[in-house]
Amino acid sequence: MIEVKNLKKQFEDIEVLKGISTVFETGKTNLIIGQSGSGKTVFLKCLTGLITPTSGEILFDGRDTTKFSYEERQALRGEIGTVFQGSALFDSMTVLENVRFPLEMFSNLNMKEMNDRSEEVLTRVNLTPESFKKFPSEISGGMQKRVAIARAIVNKPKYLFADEPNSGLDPKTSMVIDQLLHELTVEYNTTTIINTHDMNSVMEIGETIIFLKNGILEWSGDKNEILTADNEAVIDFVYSSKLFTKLREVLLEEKANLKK
Ligand SMILES: Nc1ncnc2c1ncn2[C@@H]1O[C@H](COP(=O)(O)OP(=O)(O)OP(=O)(O)O)[C@@H](O)[C@H]1O
Repeated sequence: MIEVKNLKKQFEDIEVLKGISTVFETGKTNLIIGQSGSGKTVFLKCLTGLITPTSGEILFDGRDTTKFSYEERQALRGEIGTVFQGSALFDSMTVLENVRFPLEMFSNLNMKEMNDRSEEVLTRVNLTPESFKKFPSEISGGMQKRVAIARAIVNKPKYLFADEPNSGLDPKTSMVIDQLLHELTVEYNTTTIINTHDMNSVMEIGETIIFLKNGILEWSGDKNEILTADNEAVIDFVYSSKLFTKLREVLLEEKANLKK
Protein backbone atom coordinates (compact mmCIF):
# COMPACT_ATOMS: atom_id res chain seq x y z
CA MET A 1 0.00 0.00 0.00
CA ILE A 2 1.21 3.50 -0.77
CA GLU A 3 -0.26 6.33 1.25
CA VAL A 4 0.22 9.94 0.18
CA LYS A 5 -0.36 12.77 2.65
CA ASN A 6 -0.77 16.41 1.64
CA LEU A 7 1.79 16.17 -1.18
CA LYS A 8 2.90 19.46 -2.72
CA LYS A 9 5.34 20.24 -5.51
CA GLN A 10 6.35 23.72 -6.49
CA PHE A 11 8.63 24.61 -9.44
CA GLU A 12 9.89 28.16 -8.80
CA ASP A 13 6.64 30.16 -8.64
CA ILE A 14 4.32 27.47 -10.06
CA GLU A 15 2.63 25.08 -7.64
CA VAL A 16 1.97 21.95 -9.71
CA LEU A 17 0.72 19.64 -6.93
CA LYS A 18 -1.40 21.45 -4.36
CA GLY A 19 -1.72 19.08 -1.42
CA ILE A 20 -2.73 15.60 -2.63
CA SER A 21 -3.77 12.93 -0.13
CA THR A 22 -4.76 9.43 -1.22
CA VAL A 23 -4.18 5.71 -0.75
CA PHE A 24 -3.10 3.23 -3.45
CA GLU A 25 -4.03 -0.32 -2.55
CA THR A 26 -1.92 -3.48 -2.88
CA GLY A 27 -2.99 -6.09 -5.44
CA LYS A 28 -5.03 -3.54 -7.36
CA THR A 29 -4.63 -1.46 -10.50
CA ASN A 30 -4.85 2.11 -9.21
CA LEU A 31 -5.29 4.69 -11.96
CA ILE A 32 -4.39 8.37 -12.02
CA ILE A 33 -6.40 10.20 -14.65
CA GLY A 34 -6.89 13.82 -15.67
CA GLN A 35 -6.46 16.22 -18.57
CA SER A 36 -3.09 17.02 -20.02
CA GLY A 37 -1.12 19.26 -17.66
CA SER A 38 -3.11 18.30 -14.55
CA GLY A 39 0.05 17.05 -12.80
CA LYS A 40 -0.15 13.27 -13.33
CA THR A 41 3.44 12.80 -14.48
CA VAL A 42 4.86 15.08 -11.78
CA PHE A 43 2.83 13.14 -9.20
CA LEU A 44 4.04 9.75 -10.50
CA LYS A 45 7.64 11.01 -10.54
CA CYS A 46 7.31 12.15 -6.92
CA LEU A 47 6.12 8.64 -6.04
CA THR A 48 8.99 6.94 -7.86
CA GLY A 49 11.55 9.33 -6.38
CA LEU A 50 12.53 10.98 -9.67
CA ILE A 51 11.21 14.33 -8.38
CA THR A 52 11.60 15.53 -4.79
CA PRO A 53 8.31 16.91 -3.45
CA THR A 54 8.27 20.32 -1.78
CA SER A 55 6.34 18.96 1.22
CA GLY A 56 4.10 16.09 2.31
CA GLU A 57 4.59 12.40 3.02
CA ILE A 58 4.77 9.31 0.78
CA LEU A 59 4.47 6.10 2.79
CA PHE A 60 5.48 2.86 1.04
CA ASP A 61 3.93 0.28 3.37
CA GLY A 62 4.44 2.66 6.27
CA ARG A 63 7.94 3.86 5.29
CA ASP A 64 8.07 7.59 4.60
CA THR A 65 10.26 7.76 1.51
CA THR A 66 10.49 11.55 1.62
CA LYS A 67 12.73 11.10 4.67
CA PHE A 68 14.89 8.35 3.14
CA SER A 69 18.68 8.59 3.00
CA TYR A 70 20.44 8.10 -0.35
CA GLU A 71 21.16 4.44 0.53
CA GLU A 72 17.54 3.75 1.54
CA ARG A 73 16.37 5.34 -1.70
CA GLN A 74 18.71 3.13 -3.73
CA ALA A 75 17.44 0.03 -1.90
CA LEU A 76 13.83 1.05 -2.59
CA ARG A 77 14.59 1.29 -6.30
CA GLY A 78 15.10 -2.49 -6.26
CA GLU A 79 11.51 -2.90 -5.03
CA ILE A 80 10.06 -0.74 -7.80
CA GLY A 81 9.29 -1.66 -11.41
CA THR A 82 8.55 1.13 -13.87
CA VAL A 83 7.09 1.08 -17.36
CA PHE A 84 8.15 4.45 -18.72
CA GLN A 85 6.21 6.48 -21.27
CA GLY A 86 7.18 5.28 -24.76
CA SER A 87 8.79 2.09 -23.37
CA ALA A 88 12.27 3.72 -23.03
CA LEU A 89 14.19 0.61 -24.03
CA PHE A 90 17.94 0.79 -24.61
CA ASP A 91 18.33 0.77 -28.42
CA SER A 92 21.79 -0.78 -28.40
CA MET A 93 20.77 -3.72 -26.19
CA THR A 94 18.88 -6.82 -27.28
CA VAL A 95 15.46 -7.61 -25.84
CA LEU A 96 17.03 -10.05 -23.37
CA GLU A 97 19.75 -7.58 -22.33
CA ASN A 98 17.14 -4.87 -21.73
CA VAL A 99 15.20 -7.16 -19.42
CA ARG A 100 18.34 -8.42 -17.66
CA PHE A 101 19.53 -4.89 -16.92
CA PRO A 102 17.67 -4.35 -13.58
CA LEU A 103 18.98 -7.72 -12.36
CA GLU A 104 22.54 -6.61 -13.10
CA MET A 105 21.84 -3.44 -11.10
CA PHE A 106 19.93 -4.84 -8.14
CA SER A 107 20.43 -8.62 -7.78
CA ASN A 108 23.22 -10.96 -6.77
CA LEU A 109 22.31 -13.60 -9.36
CA ASN A 110 24.97 -15.08 -11.65
CA MET A 111 24.74 -14.69 -15.44
CA LYS A 112 22.90 -17.98 -16.01
CA GLU A 113 20.37 -17.21 -13.28
CA MET A 114 19.83 -13.70 -14.68
CA ASN A 115 19.31 -15.04 -18.20
CA ASP A 116 16.91 -17.73 -16.95
CA ARG A 117 14.87 -15.20 -15.00
CA SER A 118 14.82 -12.78 -17.95
CA GLU A 119 13.62 -15.55 -20.30
CA GLU A 120 10.98 -16.57 -17.77
CA VAL A 121 9.43 -13.08 -17.63
CA LEU A 122 9.72 -12.58 -21.39
CA THR A 123 7.80 -15.82 -21.85
CA ARG A 124 5.27 -14.64 -19.24
CA VAL A 125 4.52 -11.53 -21.29
CA ASN A 126 4.00 -13.82 -24.30
CA LEU A 127 7.18 -13.11 -26.23
CA THR A 128 8.72 -16.05 -28.07
CA PRO A 129 12.44 -16.99 -27.95
CA GLU A 130 13.02 -15.71 -31.53
CA SER A 131 12.49 -12.17 -30.24
CA PHE A 132 14.94 -12.42 -27.32
CA LYS A 133 18.00 -11.65 -29.49
CA LYS A 134 16.35 -8.88 -31.49
CA PHE A 135 16.93 -5.17 -30.95
CA PRO A 136 14.03 -2.85 -30.01
CA SER A 137 13.98 -1.32 -33.52
CA GLU A 138 13.32 -4.80 -34.98
CA ILE A 139 10.07 -5.44 -33.07
CA SER A 140 6.61 -3.79 -33.07
CA GLY A 141 5.41 -1.11 -30.62
CA GLY A 142 3.21 -3.63 -28.82
CA MET A 143 6.14 -6.04 -28.45
CA GLN A 144 8.36 -3.20 -27.18
CA LYS A 145 5.74 -2.49 -24.53
CA ARG A 146 5.78 -6.16 -23.48
CA VAL A 147 9.58 -5.97 -23.18
CA ALA A 148 9.21 -2.82 -21.04
CA ILE A 149 6.73 -4.65 -18.82
CA ALA A 150 8.99 -7.71 -18.57
CA ARG A 151 11.85 -5.41 -17.56
CA ALA A 152 9.61 -3.79 -14.92
CA ILE A 153 8.67 -7.11 -13.30
CA VAL A 154 11.97 -9.00 -13.63
CA ASN A 155 13.00 -8.02 -10.10
CA LYS A 156 9.68 -9.19 -8.62
CA PRO A 157 8.80 -5.64 -7.57
CA LYS A 158 6.42 -4.79 -4.74
CA TYR A 159 5.46 -1.56 -6.50
CA LEU A 160 4.69 -1.26 -10.20
CA PHE A 161 4.36 2.10 -11.97
CA ALA A 162 3.32 2.77 -15.55
CA ASP A 163 3.17 6.19 -17.23
CA GLU A 164 0.72 6.17 -20.15
CA PRO A 165 1.42 2.51 -21.02
CA ASN A 166 -0.92 2.67 -24.03
CA SER A 167 0.49 5.74 -25.73
CA GLY A 168 1.11 5.02 -29.41
CA LEU A 169 -0.69 1.65 -29.39
CA ASP A 170 -3.82 0.68 -31.30
CA PRO A 171 -6.99 0.03 -29.23
CA LYS A 172 -6.75 -3.79 -29.39
CA THR A 173 -3.08 -3.88 -28.36
CA SER A 174 -3.85 -1.32 -25.64
CA MET A 175 -6.48 -3.64 -24.20
CA VAL A 176 -4.06 -6.57 -24.19
CA ILE A 177 -1.40 -4.47 -22.43
CA ASP A 178 -3.96 -3.25 -19.84
CA GLN A 179 -5.02 -6.82 -19.14
CA LEU A 180 -1.40 -7.92 -18.83
CA LEU A 181 -0.70 -5.18 -16.27
CA HIS A 182 -3.81 -6.20 -14.35
CA GLU A 183 -2.90 -9.92 -14.36
CA LEU A 184 0.65 -9.19 -13.21
CA THR A 185 -0.68 -6.98 -10.41
CA VAL A 186 -2.66 -9.92 -9.08
CA GLU A 187 0.10 -12.51 -9.67
CA TYR A 188 2.84 -10.45 -8.02
CA ASN A 189 0.48 -8.74 -5.56
CA THR A 190 1.99 -5.38 -6.46
CA THR A 191 0.74 -1.93 -5.59
CA THR A 192 0.25 -0.81 -9.18
CA ILE A 193 -0.19 2.82 -10.18
CA ILE A 194 -0.94 3.72 -13.79
CA ASN A 195 -1.16 7.20 -15.35
CA THR A 196 -3.58 7.30 -18.21
CA HIS A 197 -6.01 9.44 -20.12
CA ASP A 198 -7.46 6.48 -21.97
CA MET A 199 -11.12 5.94 -21.04
CA ASN A 200 -10.97 2.38 -22.36
CA SER A 201 -8.28 1.62 -19.76
CA VAL A 202 -10.40 3.25 -17.09
CA MET A 203 -13.30 0.93 -17.90
CA GLU A 204 -11.06 -2.15 -18.31
CA ILE A 205 -8.87 -1.98 -15.23
CA GLY A 206 -9.93 1.03 -13.10
CA GLU A 207 -10.22 -0.70 -9.74
CA THR A 208 -9.44 2.53 -7.95
CA ILE A 209 -9.24 5.83 -9.75
CA ILE A 210 -8.16 9.31 -8.74
CA PHE A 211 -8.89 12.29 -10.96
CA LEU A 212 -6.48 15.23 -10.88
CA LYS A 213 -7.28 18.74 -12.02
CA ASN A 214 -4.74 21.55 -11.80
CA GLY A 215 -2.77 19.63 -9.18
CA ILE A 216 -5.77 18.98 -6.96
CA LEU A 217 -7.44 15.63 -6.35
CA GLU A 218 -10.91 16.46 -7.67
CA TRP A 219 -12.57 13.06 -7.46
CA SER A 220 -11.88 9.45 -6.53
CA GLY A 221 -13.85 6.25 -7.04
CA ASP A 222 -13.89 3.14 -9.22
CA LYS A 223 -14.82 2.33 -12.81
CA ASN A 224 -18.46 1.77 -11.92
CA GLU A 225 -18.78 5.04 -10.04
CA ILE A 226 -17.07 7.19 -12.66
CA LEU A 227 -19.87 6.84 -15.21
CA THR A 228 -22.38 8.50 -12.93
CA ALA A 229 -20.00 10.90 -11.14
CA ASP A 230 -21.49 14.37 -10.78
CA ASN A 231 -18.20 16.31 -10.79
CA GLU A 232 -18.17 18.66 -13.81
CA ALA A 233 -14.49 18.10 -14.63
CA VAL A 234 -14.89 14.32 -14.46
CA ILE A 235 -17.98 14.49 -16.68
CA ASP A 236 -16.02 16.57 -19.20
CA PHE A 237 -13.20 14.02 -19.18
CA VAL A 238 -15.36 10.92 -19.43
CA TYR A 239 -17.92 12.18 -21.89
CA SER A 240 -15.57 13.43 -24.53
CA SER A 241 -16.69 10.15 -26.13
CA LYS A 242 -20.28 9.97 -27.49
CA LEU A 243 -20.55 6.30 -26.59
CA PHE A 244 -19.99 7.07 -22.93
CA THR A 245 -22.51 9.95 -23.06
CA LYS A 246 -25.18 7.49 -24.14
CA LEU A 247 -24.08 5.01 -21.49
CA ARG A 248 -24.35 7.72 -18.80
CA GLU A 249 -27.94 8.52 -19.83
CA VAL A 250 -28.87 4.83 -19.54
CA LEU A 251 -27.15 4.43 -16.16
CA LEU A 252 -28.71 7.59 -14.68
CA GLU A 253 -32.11 6.41 -15.86
CA GLU A 254 -31.52 3.02 -14.21
CA LYS A 255 -30.43 4.77 -11.01
CA ALA A 256 -33.56 6.95 -11.03
CA ASN A 257 -35.77 3.89 -11.58
CA LEU A 258 -34.12 2.08 -8.67
CA LYS A 259 -34.93 5.01 -6.38
CA LYS A 260 -38.65 4.93 -7.32
N1 LIG B 1 10.44 20.57 -14.29
C1 LIG B 1 9.38 21.39 -14.38
N2 LIG B 1 9.51 22.72 -14.18
C2 LIG B 1 8.45 23.55 -14.26
N3 LIG B 1 7.18 23.14 -14.52
C3 LIG B 1 6.99 21.83 -14.73
C4 LIG B 1 8.07 20.88 -14.66
N4 LIG B 1 7.57 19.64 -14.90
C5 LIG B 1 6.25 19.81 -15.11
N5 LIG B 1 5.91 21.10 -15.01
C6 LIG B 1 4.54 21.67 -15.18
O1 LIG B 1 3.66 20.95 -14.36
C7 LIG B 1 2.37 20.86 -14.97
C8 LIG B 1 1.90 19.44 -14.93
O2 LIG B 1 2.69 18.65 -15.82
P1 LIG B 1 2.55 17.07 -15.94
O3 LIG B 1 3.55 16.63 -16.96
O4 LIG B 1 2.59 16.44 -14.63
O5 LIG B 1 1.07 16.94 -16.54
P2 LIG B 1 0.33 15.62 -17.01
O6 LIG B 1 -0.99 15.61 -16.32
O7 LIG B 1 1.20 14.42 -16.83
O8 LIG B 1 0.11 15.90 -18.56
P3 LIG B 1 0.21 14.88 -19.81
O9 LIG B 1 -1.02 14.02 -19.73
O10 LIG B 1 0.18 15.82 -20.98
O11 LIG B 1 1.49 14.12 -19.71
C9 LIG B 1 2.51 21.43 -16.37
O12 LIG B 1 2.00 22.75 -16.38
C10 LIG B 1 4.02 21.46 -16.59
O13 LIG B 1 4.39 22.53 -17.43
